[in-house]
Amino acid sequence: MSANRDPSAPQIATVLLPLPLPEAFDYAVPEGMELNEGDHVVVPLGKRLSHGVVWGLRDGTGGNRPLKPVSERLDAPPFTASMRAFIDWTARYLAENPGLVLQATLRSRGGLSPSPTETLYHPTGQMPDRMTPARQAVLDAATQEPASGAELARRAGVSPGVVKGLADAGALRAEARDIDQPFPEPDPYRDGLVLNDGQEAAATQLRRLVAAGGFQAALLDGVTGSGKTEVYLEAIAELLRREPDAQVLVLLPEIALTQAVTARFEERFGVSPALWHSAIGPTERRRAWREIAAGRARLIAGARSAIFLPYRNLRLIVVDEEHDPTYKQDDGLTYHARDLAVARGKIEGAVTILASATPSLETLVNARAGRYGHIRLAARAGSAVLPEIETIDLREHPPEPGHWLSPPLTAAMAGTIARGEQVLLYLNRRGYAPLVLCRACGHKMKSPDTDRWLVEHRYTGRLICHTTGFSMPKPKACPECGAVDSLTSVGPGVERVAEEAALRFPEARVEVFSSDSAAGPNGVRDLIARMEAGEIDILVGTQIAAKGHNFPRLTLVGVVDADLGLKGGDLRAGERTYQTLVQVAGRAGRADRPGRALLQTHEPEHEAIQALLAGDRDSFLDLEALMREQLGLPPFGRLAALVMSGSDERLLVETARIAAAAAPLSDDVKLFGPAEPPLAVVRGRYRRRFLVQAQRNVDVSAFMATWMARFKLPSSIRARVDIEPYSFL
Ligand SMILES: Nc1ncnc2c1ncn2[C@@H]1O[C@H](COP(=O)(O)OP(=O)(O)OP(=O)(O)O)[C@@H](O)[C@H]1O
Ligand SMILES: [Zn+2]
Repeated sequence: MSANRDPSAPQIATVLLPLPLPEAFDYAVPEGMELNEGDHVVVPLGKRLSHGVVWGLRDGTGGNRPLKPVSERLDAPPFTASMRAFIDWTARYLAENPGLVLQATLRSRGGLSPSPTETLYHPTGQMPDRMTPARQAVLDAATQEPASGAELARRAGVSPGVVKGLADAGALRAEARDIDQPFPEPDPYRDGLVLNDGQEAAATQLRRLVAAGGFQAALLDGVTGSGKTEVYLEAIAELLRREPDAQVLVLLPEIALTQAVTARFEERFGVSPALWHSAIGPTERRRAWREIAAGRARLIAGARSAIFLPYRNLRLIVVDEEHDPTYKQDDGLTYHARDLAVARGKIEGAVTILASATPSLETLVNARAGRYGHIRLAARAGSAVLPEIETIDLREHPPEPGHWLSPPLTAAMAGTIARGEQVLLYLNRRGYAPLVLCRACGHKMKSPDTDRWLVEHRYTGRLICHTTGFSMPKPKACPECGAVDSLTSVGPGVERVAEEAALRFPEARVEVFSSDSAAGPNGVRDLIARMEAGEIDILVGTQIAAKGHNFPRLTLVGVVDADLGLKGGDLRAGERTYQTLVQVAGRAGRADRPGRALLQTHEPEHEAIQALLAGDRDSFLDLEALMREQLGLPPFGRLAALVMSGSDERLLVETARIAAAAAPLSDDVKLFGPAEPPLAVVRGRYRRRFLVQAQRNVDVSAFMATWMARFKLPSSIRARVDIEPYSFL
């Protein structure tokens, strides 16, 4: 927009709406309204009003088709040019409507308005004519700390009328205060831990990147417990010292980890970061969104969706545990937060640090090719050493029938508990048993929606489908043959392993750590605090227990079924198993006492397990890379999936057939499908999948967009594009 345009000339605003529409709409800018690109506005849409963001401005009128005018300009911080560029880029990359991406950035409507206020009462110093004990109590409370009328009355133990009386008498003064207070400024000059030589070298490299400014991605590749957090905190401190307006985002894979990182931030910078994840309440969400949009919140820690927040001046992004599969969002807007973080870093000109002890092959290949810096930490911090890893061959040392812990593992557990140390038993299966079966007729209890086995949960007494959330009480009698008490639990989940551990060690305190047992972020925090305080002897946990935690007294990790991940069959199964085993073993011996990890397996000769025993990550990944390169799989080739679903199977099959015929194929692109996926039906909707495999230089996003534009989707059929899919179900 030129500075010297005639302010009375008619102007058109192109406004992007947070709706799944293919394009932005034009509106007339009413006379007297001054708009800029990025401004938040209210516009008419059909019979209602919608919020939108100005994507473009140009002189002109709608010609013979008069445009509806913009209704209102909102007084909210505008989206920056980089924010808008990031939304456009993401929409193009994901082959999605930009409005849907915009929607992902607007997860707090309250954040667009100024903070609501509350009235606080301050003492004026003037005494009321008549003093009573009740009035004195209120004045004392207000002198201690000004507060709302209700709060002062509560603290003084009197009725709210007393507060009002004091205000009327001039002894208290009412003052409005924003409910959403700004986040306090971090102090980057506090001392951190004394870094060891390896950490200091790594921190120096990162400080240099920050000092250079602009985009640069770096892999911070350090063994478990090497103190990667401490190193990236140094990079953050450097940035905060250099640039008084800079914002920093730290992405974490698990809400459970944000609590621990908050404590580390507090120690280092004297303040907690603004938090962003699915479990924060609407008030905190509104406060975080507004303060981030206004550029006042400088330290932000969040789960994957925090990549969509409207930062004003984002200068540094850290993706901690960058290999973690939870960064991939698999329904609704389908994205990988690590990939978007690198893209956003480029657009914003922000240094992007990817930290992990077990980097993804994608990231490692980028680092080896020199596209990312590669910074290594080879040793554990402090006096800790890496754990001894051994296998227990279940063919030689089988557990008793109906049990899951082998004699060598229970012997090691007994020794650990006797020394007053802690045990983590890892099994990536929630609930009590993965299958419930009728002994009389062999009937398997299955989810009515997906045909998958229902998982038994003993704590709640229910059978639950982990795919759809369907749940039912465990029946007394078999629904198939009617036999009573014939339903039997097959295989272990964490609840069952915990039951066995408790029976075997009746004096030990045993707890389960899974997304079911630890209800909400407070449940998780309490559980982590109890584990840190040594109030738990045996923790039986899923994935959630394997990541990032520091339990100083944990010295023995037992992996109940190290083979579980190897059978996954998807292209990342081996890599993921390796990562998980390294991470879970890495929880052992993180402080002064040495740790040990015992892996129960039927396949001790499997290359992922052999590499783990030898501590030879790189040759394992070299082999993995070679295999994928030969097959043209990521990161050496590109994949995209198209998942269609609908309740009318015949219409779905017909639509999929039409779609297949419409695909713009070339020599560089192969199309597989439509295929009936393992999850053939979900919630009454039938599903079909396509997989597109292309050479690395092919723009699969453009391919998918072109393809989608070439056929018409009946309104009852949904189609979801998944660029670089992780799930093939
Ligand atoms: N320089 C240091 N001196 C003493 N202790 C340190 C130092 N650096 C880190 N630590 C401690 O070592 C432990 C591990 O650090 P941190 O959690 O950052 O490791 P990490 O590399 O992120 O590990 P993982 O990848 O396994 O999660 C923490 O308890 C941390 O406080
Ligand atoms: Zn039966």
